[in-house]
Amino acid sequence: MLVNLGVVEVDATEVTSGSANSGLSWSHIDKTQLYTNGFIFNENSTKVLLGLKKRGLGCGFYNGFGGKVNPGETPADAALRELQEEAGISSNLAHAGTLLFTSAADPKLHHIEIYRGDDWSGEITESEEMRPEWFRVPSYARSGVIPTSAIKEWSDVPGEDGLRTVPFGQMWADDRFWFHLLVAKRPFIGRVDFGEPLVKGDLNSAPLLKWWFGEVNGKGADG
Ligand SMILES: CNc1ncnc2c1ncn2[C@@H]1O[C@H](COP(=O)(O)OP(=O)(O)OP(=O)(O)O)[C@@H](O)[C@H]1O
Repeated sequence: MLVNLGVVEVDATEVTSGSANSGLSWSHIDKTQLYTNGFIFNENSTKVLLGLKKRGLGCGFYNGFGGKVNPGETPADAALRELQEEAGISSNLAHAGTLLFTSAADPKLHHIEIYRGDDWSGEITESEEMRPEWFRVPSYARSGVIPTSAIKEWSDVPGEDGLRTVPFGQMWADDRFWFHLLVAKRPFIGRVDFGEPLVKGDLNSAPLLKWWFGEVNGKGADG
């Protein structure tokens, strides 16, 4: 099946989720900014390292470690650099997926190459931009799109292992559509269009207007 994401056409082997508002068309794009986002897991993917973003885009959200790709850098280089800068560690990162998003507040296309690592070296360290924390990957994050009920019932209290579960209610609204694919190492691509922020100037308050995520053949942009 061929899926048109407004900027690229994707040959999807399986549609794991569909458009929320099929009547809307994708918003117009005139510029693109390339980003990376890197997630570190433990050996069995039962734990994931996230960071609380302390400034800039997505401030107050938990996320992987990443940022803009500099001129002359490959996304893979940038992913390693950002992981070092923001969490103080290195890892054997592998490409995991591609996320395209736009927002009415900032109409350029944010093109994010997503990586995952199953190991790390160095000491996990808080930076000016991110406060790292290990979270437990709940069983529902292995089986499919994260249910809204799980987000509502999320508890701030750490379990017996001393960890809190992944806080999807404090992450970008689209993360719940693709996180299970990241956990399962199933390559994916998707697009999300956010609307006008409910709080003026605060991108984090923007509603999710239209989205699509699917698995892809092959290994994605770097593969
Ligand atoms: C909409 N859904 C989303 N879901 C998951 N992650 C998202 C995201 N939207 C943006 N992101 C990530 O947010 C970071 C911003 O990076 P950002 O701070 O702007 O870049 P950089 O570190 O270069 O900043 P400075 O220019 O140094 O301030 C970067 O990791 C990027 O991948």
